Amino acid sequence: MDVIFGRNKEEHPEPIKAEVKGELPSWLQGILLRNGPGMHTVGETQYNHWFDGLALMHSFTFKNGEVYYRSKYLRSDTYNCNIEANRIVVSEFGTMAYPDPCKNLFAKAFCYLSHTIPEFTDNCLINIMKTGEDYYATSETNFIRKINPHTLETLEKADYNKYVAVNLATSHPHYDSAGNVLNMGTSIVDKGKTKYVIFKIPSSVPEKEKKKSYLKHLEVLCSIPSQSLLHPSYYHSFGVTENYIIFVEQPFKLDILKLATAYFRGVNWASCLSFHKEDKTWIHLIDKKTKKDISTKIYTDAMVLFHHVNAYEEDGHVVVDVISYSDNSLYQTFYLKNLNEDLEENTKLTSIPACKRFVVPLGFDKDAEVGTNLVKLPSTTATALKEKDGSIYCQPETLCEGIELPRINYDYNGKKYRYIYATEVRWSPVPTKIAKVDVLTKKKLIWEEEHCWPAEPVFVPSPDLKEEDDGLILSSIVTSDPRKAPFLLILDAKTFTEIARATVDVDLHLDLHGIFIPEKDLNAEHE
Ligand SMILES: CC1=C(/C=C/C(C)=C/C=C/C(C)=C/C=O)C(C)(C)CCC1
Ligand SMILES: [Fe+2]
Repeated sequence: MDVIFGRNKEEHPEPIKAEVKGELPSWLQGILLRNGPGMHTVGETQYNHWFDGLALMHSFTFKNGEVYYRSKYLRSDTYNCNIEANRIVVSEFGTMAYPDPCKNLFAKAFCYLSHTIPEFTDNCLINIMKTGEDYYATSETNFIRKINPHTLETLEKADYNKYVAVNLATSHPHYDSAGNVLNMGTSIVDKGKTKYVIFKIPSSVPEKEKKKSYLKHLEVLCSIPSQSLLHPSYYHSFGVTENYIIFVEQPFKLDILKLATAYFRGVNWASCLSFHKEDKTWIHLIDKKTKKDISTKIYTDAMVLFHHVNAYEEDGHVVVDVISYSDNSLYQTFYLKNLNEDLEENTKLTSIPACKRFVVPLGFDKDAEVGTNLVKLPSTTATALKEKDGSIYCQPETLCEGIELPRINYDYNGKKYRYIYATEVRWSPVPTKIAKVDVLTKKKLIWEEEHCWPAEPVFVPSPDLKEEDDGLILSSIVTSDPRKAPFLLILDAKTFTEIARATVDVDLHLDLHGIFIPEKDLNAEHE
């Protein structure tokens, strides 16, 4: 399994023409741009965790029925420092590194004594974000890095913290129909407070400002105080509906004192995260108009959640679909020592991901008796019980089990929807199938092939979209059999039948997330 997880991948910055089998629809023009870890050792040193790997971006460009592949390492300060020192000198999620004192660009790391919050890495390996005409590689720290989506070249480094007081931010922003970005970040012990901040980056700025960063126009929408100053929740994504922003404050928390002292203690950042299974999970609904949390306290049992699937409003309720776990074994599984040796044995998740639907009633009868189920939607078995103190206790409906890396037709984001596209995983974190889940009938369509490990499936709507699933699914497929070349799989989203595959003779890396950029959104100047 070393082949798939732990081995360094070569970059291919020049386009490589893929061999296309099948016929690509003529409307499929644009770039599938994805991100993920590609380098796991530098010189003699090794990262401990798969999420530590240096960001390797790759892209599939669709042009007139042809497909071109490229890949390039993000030239982050982290990458440059490591390569120059020929060892890991910047700490990542699962690896604490001790810098090379002479050549370290992260000079501030030495000021940790005067800073509660250490200087974090700019190894943006998780996703790609679009702000106006700009594209950024992103992770969960305050740093994001502009890139050229055509050539994958690395451009300016940006620091969210210059525009909004956050130390962490998600790599799963939302976009409204005008393309404005909505994201969330955590402001740790700033002016004596720890809070979650929701902010917006506009999709357009005055013409004369275009050369500057859209981040300069970032606007804070609202903030939610953390329940605890030194133990804010960790979160990897959030949800939106037409009128609300959904933030799940889970008992999977960051310990700020541990974080501040991790460097001295010689432990990694990951060890500063812990799951408090005796605590509750709070569901916050922030009204976009009033910019405030709704007054009712809503909670559910302890859980760990990384990915929101979608959320929407229906007949006075907010429906929130997420992929959740009953513990934090997922992050534990991705230590390379577990992934490289006896994969099957070491990577058994102690809880499998389940797609859960929570339903929160909005305008319910305040005089309802304690214990009443306030959910009045006939389509769900999810309940919301009124408690003595006026709070609401939600119990979810399980929509399906064993899926991760969910995607939807994004035109349905925040709206009532029917289909989830995801990878299928069971007791191991390695996806072997792609699934389409119909949340209405709970029926599943599956794509699978021997020795194939699919990446997050991306939905691309067809230009004459009439139904939610009129479109294509793109998923890059890594193969575990060295005799079988990797490929980009193109499925008909409706039937899940193969339309085409574009095979590339490269050592493709297993990635995390990405976006499809339709040709109309690509600025030809950058080419
Ligand atoms: C470096 C660093 C972090 C990195 C987290 C990462 C890299 C998370 C990746 C998550 C993924 C890929 C989840 C997939 O479901 C923290 C803990 C935010 C805070 C401390 C510094
Ligand atoms: Fe993610």
